[in-house]
Amino acid sequence: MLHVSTRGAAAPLSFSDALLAGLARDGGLYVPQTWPQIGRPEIAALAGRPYAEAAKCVLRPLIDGDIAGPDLDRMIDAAYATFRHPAVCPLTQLDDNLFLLELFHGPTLAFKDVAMQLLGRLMDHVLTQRGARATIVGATSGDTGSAAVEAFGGLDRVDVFILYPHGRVSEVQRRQMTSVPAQNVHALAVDGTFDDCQNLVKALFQHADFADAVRLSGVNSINWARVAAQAVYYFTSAVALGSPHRPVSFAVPTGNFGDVLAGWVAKQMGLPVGRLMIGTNANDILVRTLEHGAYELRGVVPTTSPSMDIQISSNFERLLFEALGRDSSSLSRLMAGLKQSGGFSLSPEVLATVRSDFDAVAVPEPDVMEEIALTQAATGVVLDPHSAIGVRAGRRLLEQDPATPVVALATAHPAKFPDAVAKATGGLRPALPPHLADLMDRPERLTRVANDQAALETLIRERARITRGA
Ligand SMILES: Cc1ncc(COP(=O)(O)O)c(C=O)c1O
Ligand SMILES: N[C@@H](CCOP(=O)(O)O)C(=O)O
Repeated sequence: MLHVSTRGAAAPLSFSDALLAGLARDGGLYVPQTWPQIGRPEIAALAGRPYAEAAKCVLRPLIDGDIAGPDLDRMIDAAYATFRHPAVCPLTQLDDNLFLLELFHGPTLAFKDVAMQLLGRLMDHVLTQRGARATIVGATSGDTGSAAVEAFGGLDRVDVFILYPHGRVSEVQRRQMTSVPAQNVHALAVDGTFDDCQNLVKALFQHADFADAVRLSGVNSINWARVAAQAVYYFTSAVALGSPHRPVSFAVPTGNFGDVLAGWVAKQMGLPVGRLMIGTNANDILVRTLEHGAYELRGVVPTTSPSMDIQISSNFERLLFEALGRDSSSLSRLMAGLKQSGGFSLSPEVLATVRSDFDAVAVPEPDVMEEIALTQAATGVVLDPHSAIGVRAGRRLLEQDPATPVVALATAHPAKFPDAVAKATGGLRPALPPHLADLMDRPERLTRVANDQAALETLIRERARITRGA
């Protein structure tokens, strides 16, 4: 199966090529040419199976033989053996018809590990087969960076440059990126917001000479493989609640729109998904878009859920591509409008298509604090602020439809955001798991950089082993 760019001007690529490419040459995002289907009997047969087996079932049709079956199976087994929970992504009940999908049992305590542990192995495998090297550049508001550093640190075939907004991630998140001894890891603190970091990354991809010279690759959810791997836990959690015999809805704390898009992908592949509820913090561009059809950038507001302090929700482009009937010219016009004037408007038809699958709600800070406290008092479960937004959004979904079970995605471990949790609970400070217990004592290594593409390119050329011939 080939993968096409949403902007229509880049050559279609195989899964492995799209994996290495990250962003398409025309600035678009890759999606499969068609959505492979997983039949109801196959979905039903996932009940009670280990997570890794479900991952094989969901990912095989997406990868479509482009990576040999035994190799893929081995990498999937190894990726999910790194998780501390035997179920990998366990589901617990919080309330009537409200369930919590815990996605933070991987090495860096956030949902990013679910895809990144596999991505690291897949990229290393493909690069080894081709005798090639790559320079990975990623933008992070805290969690993608730590997951990437963990998955790619120490690998011989890649150098990893992670751009994070200086002073806008939690201390635990920062230290997870800056305290890694591996010499192929470079943590870059950018003077700007996450959106500035993401714009820099996209600009690097579009500078063809630079991208070719360093063999640029990306591990943000602009990389299709990230979204594909995240689709798996929608299947496992829905099946645990009786799918495919009844629909299940999902409430997803949302920033870059990768995670909730993975739920929509699961639906395209045949999973009976009810509603997909987008939960945002005060950075509510998606809520405003679903209300009025106008996608309009505003300044980023800092919140207690810093990983979602994002305005440009990159993966919304993949949804719009589909909602526009895969018309890449219309999509490119919208994206040009975003670049030139900071926004675009959706036609009533496109907006109706988006609304046919998605709802959206912004959760203000006091409600985030209240949800952490309420959930802890009622169930003993301690939520981090991102997960609290998911749970609050899930409660909203249940007000609309109490009969359909709702899975709220818990995207980070509360110990990543101890200050916010302590504030909400009156002093409770969740402990880091043993493998990170000394995190606060580890030496840090980072470089401050300006929000300046040319300076960034110079730095990467100087440090990447690919350009130094090492
Ligand atoms: C903890 C946490 N929750 C939620 C999100 C939002 O996910 P997405 O960007 O895929 O919408 C992020 C960042 O991506 C995150 O790190
Ligand atoms: N919240 C993310 C932002 C990047 O999102 P991604 O899923 O596109 O990598 C983070 O924590 O870095």
